[in-house]
Amino acid sequence: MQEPRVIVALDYDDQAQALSFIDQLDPSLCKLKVGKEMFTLFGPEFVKLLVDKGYDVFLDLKFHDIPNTVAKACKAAAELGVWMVNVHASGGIPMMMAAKQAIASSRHPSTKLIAVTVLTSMDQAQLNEVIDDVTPKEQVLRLCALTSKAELDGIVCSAQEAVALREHYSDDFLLVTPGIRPQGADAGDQKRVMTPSDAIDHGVNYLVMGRPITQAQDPIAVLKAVNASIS
Ligand SMILES: O=C(O)c1cc(=O)[nH]c(=O)n1[C@@H]1O[C@H](COP(=O)(O)O)[C@@H](O)[C@H]1O
Repeated sequence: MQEPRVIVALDYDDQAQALSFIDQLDPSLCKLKVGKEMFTLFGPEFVKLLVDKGYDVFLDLKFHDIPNTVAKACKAAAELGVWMVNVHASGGIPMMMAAKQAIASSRHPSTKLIAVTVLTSMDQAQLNEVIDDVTPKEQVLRLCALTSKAELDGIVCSAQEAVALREHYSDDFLLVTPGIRPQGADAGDQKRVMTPSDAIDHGVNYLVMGRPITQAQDPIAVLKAVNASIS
């Protein structure tokens, strides 16, 4: 069976609601992402519960701090048995290298480490409030080059940058893309969006999808429809 390419962002504020969604799933349908909200509310025990249920878990805490702090945080995250963790690429090469080494020295060295480039909620205007005279694509390429130098497993970016990235990086360098919206779905706060099938056609490895699935009337039906559209 094909590995699931959809990572469902479990951004629930109620653990029982999250678990009732998960009870209708199995690990062949999707991977699961635990982000800042659920981790802050329910902690490592919730992450371990999902790992014990057999899911590949992406622990999305987007660490960004001095190298020593990020390294220790990444080691602690890896030791929860998660499939993937992330840091901000703008923390720089020494921070990313320290994180990579810390995971390698952990009890779960296979945990993948990726770096966030430019958040998918940022458009050109918002990015230029932070940094002058650069397009999202140029900034993603720049931060991706740092990530690649630090020999991480891949990046978080929008699917809109995937074609440009694939000119430089082979398919085993992971492109993980939030901001995925089925045709006609509400973009919410996401700015650089794309449909699931276009994202896969553009060379993305994994699609992160939250609200279009979790807030649908029938989340499982939406997930299965997305899987069918990219199979
Ligand atoms: O690292 C992430 O997962 C992330 C990076 C990024 O640039 N944009 C982004 O939306 N995310 C996360 O991806 C998920 C997207 O959720 P929806 O917008 O509801 O599909 C959220 O959990 C975000 O925290």
